[in-house]
Parts: sequence; C-alpha cells; structure tokens
Amino acid sequence: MLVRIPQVLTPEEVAYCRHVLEQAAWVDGRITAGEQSGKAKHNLQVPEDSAQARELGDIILRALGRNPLFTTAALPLRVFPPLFNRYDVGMTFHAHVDNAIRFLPGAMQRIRTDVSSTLFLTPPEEYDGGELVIEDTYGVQSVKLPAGDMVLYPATSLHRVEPVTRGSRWSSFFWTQSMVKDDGQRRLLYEMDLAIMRTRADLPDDHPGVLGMTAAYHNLLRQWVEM
Ligand SMILES: O=C(O)CCC(=O)C(=O)O
Ligand SMILES: [Fe+2]
Repeated sequence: MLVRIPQVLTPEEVAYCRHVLEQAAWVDGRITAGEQSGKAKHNLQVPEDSAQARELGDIILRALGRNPLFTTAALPLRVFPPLFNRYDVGMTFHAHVDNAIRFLPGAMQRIRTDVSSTLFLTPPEEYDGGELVIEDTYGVQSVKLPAGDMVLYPATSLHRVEPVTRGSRWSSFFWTQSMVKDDGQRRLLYEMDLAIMRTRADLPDDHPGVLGMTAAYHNLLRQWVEM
C-alpha cells in the first residue's frame, strides 16, 4: 500500500530544515547502504550521528506523532531516526530493496523495516527528474510531491530514484517497524479506519453502526499486532 500524506511539515518547518541542511556536511550516501544498494546509490547524505540530522530528525518525529494519517497507515512500533539525502544533477539511486534489519546505534537496538518513507523538502519546481519510482503490487508508481509532503510504501517494494537533470532534490527518508508487519493486513486496517472516520463524520459516535465497526477494528487489531 502506497500512501501520500500531505503537509507532514508546515512551510515554516520545511524552511527551517532547509536552512539547517544548507550548513550540513554532506557525505557520500553509500555510508548507510547495504552491499547491493551501495552499488546502486549515487547521492549525498548528512551523517546520521550529526547534530543537524538529530535536531531535524526530532522535528520530523514530532510531526509524525501529531499526524493521524501516518499513525493509522503505518501503525508504528518504532521509527528509525530520520536521515537526510540529496541528489544534485546526475545523481540517482538505481533499483533496490531496503535492508530488512537496521541497527539503531544510540538505542543498541535492531528494527525490522516494514514501511519506507520519503518526506520531500524541495518543491517539484526546483528540480527535474528525481521521481521516486515504486513497484507496488498494483503496478509502478512515480512519486514527486510538494515540499512537506511524504509518501510511505511497503519496504518490500523494489524502488529507485530517477536521475536529477536540473536543480537539486532534498528529502528526509526513514523506516518504520510496524505493529502489523504484513502489508495486506495493514492495508485492510487502514481502509477500515478511514471508513470509520468517514462514517463518524455523519453519524453520532453512539450509533450502533459506528460502535460495531469501531469494535471490529480494535478486535482485528488485537488479533494482528505484535509488540
Ligand atoms: O531518496 C529517496 O526518496 C529514497 C531513498 C532510498 O530509497 C534509500 O535511501 O533507500
Ligand atoms: Fe531505498
């Protein structure tokens, strides 16, 4: 399931992130890549333990915490501290699948990557190319979003970033370990939760239909979550 989440960051937060990133020490993106993806990866990244990455990562984690769409789509158990990348002219990331396991150095903990996310920090008018192309079960999807918007997709998907041919594409990317690891189950819960929200907009909360659907949602969640 591929979900676009608009305005995860406010325009002020995007501007602040860009201001901080302008002063960051960008390094070769292969520092966090696996063996296959390392050969596919041609971009720049802010070192994950740098003060800038941690400060901006916390802004993004707070923004995710207040975003109901992220919560219901990803059902997050743990979110990997957000990283920051950049593709200047000629840079690209060929087809790859993200590593299944990532080590959280600070917490001495491993996370399973169930959901991959890209949060766009540069508006589409500022660059050509740079589309994130994701091969989902429903076919190939090409994604390029306004600054502040985010896309999340199953980490099992093959994906790539098309070469940038003008300007520069900046983004934050990160992984989430979900309480529901199966993408099909997550999708069902997500669609059911959206249907409940739409129904609640028109019916009182104590309407038997709302009550029944909400109970079924939580009981299904209880069956499927792993913590
Ligand atoms: O830049 C992007 O949108 C995706 C980056 C990516 O696929 C990765 O770092 O594994
Ligand atoms: Fe990736």
